[in-house]
Amino acid sequence: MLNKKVNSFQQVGRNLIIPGGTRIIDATGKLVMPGGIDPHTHLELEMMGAKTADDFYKGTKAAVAGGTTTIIDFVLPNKGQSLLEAYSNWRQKADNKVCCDYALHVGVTWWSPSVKKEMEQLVAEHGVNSFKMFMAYKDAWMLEDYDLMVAMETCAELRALAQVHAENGNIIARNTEKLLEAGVTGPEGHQLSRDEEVEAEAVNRACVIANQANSPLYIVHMMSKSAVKALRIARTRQRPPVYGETLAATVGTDGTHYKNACFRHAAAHVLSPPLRPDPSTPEAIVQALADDDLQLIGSDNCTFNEKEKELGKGNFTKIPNGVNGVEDRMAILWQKAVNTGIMDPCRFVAVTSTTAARIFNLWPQKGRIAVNSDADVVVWDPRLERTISAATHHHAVDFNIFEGQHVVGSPQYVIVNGRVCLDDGNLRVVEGEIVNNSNWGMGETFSFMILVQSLLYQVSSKTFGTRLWPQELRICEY
Ligand SMILES: C[C@@H](CNC(N)=O)C(=O)O
Ligand SMILES: [Zn+2]
Ligand SMILES: [Zn+2]
Ligand SMILES: [Zn+2]
Repeated sequence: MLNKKVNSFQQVGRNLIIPGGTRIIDATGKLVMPGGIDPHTHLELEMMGAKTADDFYKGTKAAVAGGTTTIIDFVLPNKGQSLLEAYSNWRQKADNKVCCDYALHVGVTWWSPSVKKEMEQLVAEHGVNSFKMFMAYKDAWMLEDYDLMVAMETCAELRALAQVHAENGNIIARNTEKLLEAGVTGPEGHQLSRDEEVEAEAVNRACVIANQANSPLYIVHMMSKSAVKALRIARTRQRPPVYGETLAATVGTDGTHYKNACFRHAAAHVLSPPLRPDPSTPEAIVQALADDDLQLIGSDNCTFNEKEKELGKGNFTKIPNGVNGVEDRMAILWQKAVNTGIMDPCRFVAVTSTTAARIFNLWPQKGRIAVNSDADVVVWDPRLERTISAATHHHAVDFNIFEGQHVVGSPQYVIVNGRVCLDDGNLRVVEGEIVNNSNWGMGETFSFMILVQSLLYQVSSKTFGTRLWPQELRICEY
């Protein structure tokens, strides 16, 4: 399901007939990539008594600023709530605010025959093709193994993809009781209640249940070396594929921040599963992404301002879970993976765009630059330097977990559905506007060319040829 009006490529290549009014974008020495796809966001989410700071406008504005042109958000029904009702609530929140394309996963946070019926309707009538089950958040969203298996079987029947939040919610509950009894109430208690093996155990269990249910599986926000090890073993032994997603936070920072004396700082890093204190984790996760031991990277953008995070002062279980990432996801990965030589630009495009398109049935409309695909393009400047800061980011949230990090490599132009939304670093988005920017008028044919090295790489809404590009320009596909 996508909320979109489309401008697609019809001609891509050299020596094309150039219509009048064509604008040239000089991309010499840059990389032209398919627009980023972030498969994991939570905009305008209410959880743990708080509402996220980033709504569907500010969140998608930040996404576009960072090179992401499609997000996939999560409908999260309360236990007992109709999935269809929750779905329409999310549509109402998003449809008139987004400034890029979006799709929706739906959470299965409780089970009954009516849930199964509504899953069928969501697939058949709304194009939903992925459902997330939680193995943590006991009493809030967690399913026990029996219901988890039935939900996975239903996904398999519907040919939808089962996703899991893999942590052992019962161990977390018992550890939390003991930590609070022992007087551990600060943000460090969050990580202490659920260390790596509590995640890895659930990864393994989820893979076994999916295999028994004969269902493909997608494990969201994998945060540790132990979890990656469990996934790697499962991927060798079972037929329905298992995919592993990690986050910008996981490669861009770590769990040492939970010990920071400043509550705001420490609590800002609280998400589940937590960031790991093992300082070798970020690089190991980058390596896993490069080696296809992990398949793609999202942000899990779920941002809370200081006031909301302070709900957890004196009791870490009350700290709303979530961090930022939708704006900095691509630049952080480029810095940690490509600039270090661990990952090449083609794999970068796969893990930030193309793989998500293929897994979530957006391909070939998205995740590639080709005739009839959506005109979602990033002109990436590998030499563009900036320092990340809450003072300059486009989020609504008052903290950035990558604060002060210097990155080399960022988008210079971002084209969303054929519209130049980041224009040589100037963000030109309008709340609720996806295409047909007033600058061009409704339905007006317009074109711009991306001059790439010696090649005119013409991009327009209406006239593209077959694609051809010089060797040195590496537009990478899956
Ligand atoms: C609800 C959401 C909160 N974010 C987080 N990972 O802590 C999630 O679990 O994905
Ligand atoms: Zn989760
Ligand atoms: Zn501070
Ligand atoms: Zn999430």
